[in-house]
Amino acid sequence: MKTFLQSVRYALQGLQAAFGGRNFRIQLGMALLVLAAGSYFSITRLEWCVVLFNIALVLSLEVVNSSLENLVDLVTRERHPLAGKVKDLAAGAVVVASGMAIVMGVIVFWPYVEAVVN
Ligand SMILES: Nc1ncnc2c1ncn2[C@@H]1O[C@H](COP(=O)(O)OP(=O)(O)OP(=O)(O)O)[C@@H](O)[C@H]1O
Repeated sequence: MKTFLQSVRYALQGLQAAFGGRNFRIQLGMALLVLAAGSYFSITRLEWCVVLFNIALVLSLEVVNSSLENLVDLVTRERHPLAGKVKDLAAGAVVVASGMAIVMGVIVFWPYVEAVVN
């Protein structure tokens, strides 16, 4: 019987596979920069929650996006409008989450940046 720990190991293998993707690595790099900025500006606990939630959402959706890309490629290597649509829909979800993460990042960090500039 598969244990919980084995399931966690498979999930970590999935994350390792996601790390092979260029977009995931770029998003992870940006997340690390945002974490560094949060530390530098000593943002509040609530602001940390907003930042961490957005990072988790974007990275998770990128993993799901990669998963769907692999699934589509497994089902067909032929060009098919539906295959393209599935990939585009999944990529669209990442774009929506990333766009909102940027907006929320500006809302959180702008007052700190403004204080330094002024
Ligand atoms: N089998 C297919 N049939 C039709 N269109 C496809 C197919 N595969 C990919 N496409 C189109 O090409 C785009 C790019 O597909 P691809 O598999 O290269 O993903 P990608 O967005 O480049 O992924 P990544 O950069 O994350 O590896 C898709 O979003 C889709 O519009």
